Amino acid sequence: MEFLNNGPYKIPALGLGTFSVRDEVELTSALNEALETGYRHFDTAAIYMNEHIVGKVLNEWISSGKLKRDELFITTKLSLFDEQPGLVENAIKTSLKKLQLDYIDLWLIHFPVAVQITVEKEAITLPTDLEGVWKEMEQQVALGRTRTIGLSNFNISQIKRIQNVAKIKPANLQIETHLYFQQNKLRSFARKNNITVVAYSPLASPAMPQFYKEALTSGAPLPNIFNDSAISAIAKKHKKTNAQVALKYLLQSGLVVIPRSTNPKRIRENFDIFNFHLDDGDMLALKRLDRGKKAKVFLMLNLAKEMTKHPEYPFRENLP
Ligand SMILES: NC(=O)C1=CN([C@@H]2O[C@H](COP(=O)(O)OP(=O)(O)OC[C@H]3O[C@@H](n4cnc5c(N)ncnc54)[C@H](OP(=O)(O)O)[C@@H]3O)[C@@H](O)[C@H]2O)C=CC1
Ligand SMILES: O=C1CO[C@H](CO)[C@@H](O)[C@@H]1O
Repeated sequence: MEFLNNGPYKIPALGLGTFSVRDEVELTSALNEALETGYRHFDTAAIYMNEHIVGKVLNEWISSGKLKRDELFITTKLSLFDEQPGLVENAIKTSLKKLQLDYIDLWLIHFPVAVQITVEKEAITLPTDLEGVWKEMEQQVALGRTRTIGLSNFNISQIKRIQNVAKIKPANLQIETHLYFQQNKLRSFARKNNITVVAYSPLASPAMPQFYKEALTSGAPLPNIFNDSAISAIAKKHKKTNAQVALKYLLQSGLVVIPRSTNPKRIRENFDIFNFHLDDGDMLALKRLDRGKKAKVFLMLNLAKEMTKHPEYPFRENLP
């Protein structure tokens, strides 16, 4: 396993994503498979509603002595429903309880728009005080409940606003990044600001075609990493799969990747990427696959009406 070092912490360069896996049997078996394979970094979120399953499995490994807590790197995220000053401390306590942990390694603001459920049970967006939320997250670092704090789905001007008020600067930025949507602008900003980037949906989230709205409406063909002839040629040369090449490209570009799989074979396949090297020609060919924002899978976090009209909706700027 490789690590990325950033100031006070080091983060394993590969982690297991867990978005949308809520079935206890399925997630338990995926987590056990991943731990046996050597994964030590796990990505969850309060809104994935699976922190309790992650916690149960980790606790079994730690309490049986198979693993020490400090060998693990656990990321979770502040829910949009708790993204208000006054709710932050309780949110981390709830996540820690579900995860059965004393501390989280990385805690992220999941998305820069706060959401609330009304008495009519309707999800609505709220005016959002990002700086106020960050200040309360800093207190949680001081209290030892999380080692580091960071941002997810923030754009450059939002990150700058946090940096301007921060005593503890954001250490990490989790954003959608894959071969077809390479996020060069945001990555270059993060590099200059010593912010580690975690690439979410590093395989372009193939099971989520409903999110390819923009590509569909513009009539562009849907990009697919698994049957792309340019990727297949490089994969064949290295005797690797397209998924392994897609992940390796991001790793070699200095990013952390968190592919999700619950399939034992693919969990192992995605981990088996530390024993080959993409040469300069491969890297250039893969760089050319970038299609910019039309290949963005997650256009919004559609938990609430009016999300895209909210002043903090992040995806209006910084997209190539
Ligand atoms: N911060 C945020 O807002 C977001 C964070 N995330 C995080 O990033 C993680 C990864 O992103 P995600 O959107 O899940 O998508 P990924 O790009 O990781 O793709 C996951 C899909 O690819 C399939 N897959 C995995 N490995 C392979 C392989 N080797 N060959 C073929 N198919 C494969 C999986 O199916 P199968 O299980 O059958 O293998 C699954 O359907 C999430 O799980 C979550 O933790 C994701 C979205 C937003
Ligand atoms: O992490 C996430 C996975 O994608 C979803 C798409 O709405 C979101 O809930 C969230 O960003």
